[in-house]
Amino acid sequence: MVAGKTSTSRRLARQCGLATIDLDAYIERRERRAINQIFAEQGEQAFRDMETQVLDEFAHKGPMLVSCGGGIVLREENREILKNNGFVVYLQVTAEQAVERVGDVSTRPLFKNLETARQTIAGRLPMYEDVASVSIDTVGKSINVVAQEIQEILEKEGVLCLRQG
Ligand SMILES: Nc1ncnc2c1ncn2[C@@H]1O[C@H](COP(=O)(O)OP(=O)(O)O)[C@@H](O)[C@H]1O
Ligand SMILES: O=C(O)C1=C[C@@H](OP(=O)(O)O)[C@@H](O)[C@H](O)C1
Ligand SMILES: [Mg+2]
Repeated sequence: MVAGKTSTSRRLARQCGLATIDLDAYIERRERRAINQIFAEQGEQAFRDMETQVLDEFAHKGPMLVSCGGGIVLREENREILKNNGFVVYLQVTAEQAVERVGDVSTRPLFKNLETARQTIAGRLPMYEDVASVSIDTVGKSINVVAQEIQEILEKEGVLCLRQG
């Protein structure tokens, strides 16, 4: 949450000319309601079911940049989909930096305060480490800098090959 996944993938897609999808935005469009509304009306598990379904859908759609919600790693099924189908970039953030960035918390049903952010990050860490092909520390870096760093890694790893000139 608030690591910059949505904004950084948008930037990276633009600078590299990649197809991209943000799973949360896709769910919101499909459901015609906001994530916090889905949580309020049907609960977290209903949202998690939708999340697994759209992850599976896009995992098999050919090469594209998929931006996930931070809770995607909670289900083992999702972790297997990620590991088997993707090159996974884990954007690391501290709770302190997340609180500084967060802005309007009403759109983020699970974001409460510094202490819960700390607990969430610590609790999920082993799951992020399990799925990550590469980890990038985003603290103190702008969206542009993080996007550039990801591009360089993807090129180095042979995941992305951009034509010169
Ligand atoms: N590297 C960054 N530096 C400063 N602000 C950032 C950075 N990445 C994201 N933000 C800001 O933090 C907020 C959350 O970003 P977002 O892309 O929605 O994160 P996520 O999808 O991981 O929850 C947005 O207001 C965004 O502009
Ligand atoms: O961490 C989480 O459990 C969640 C993160 C959100 O996405 P971002 O990580 O893009 O904020 C969104 O999927 C939902 O509110 C649940
Ligand atoms: Mg997001």
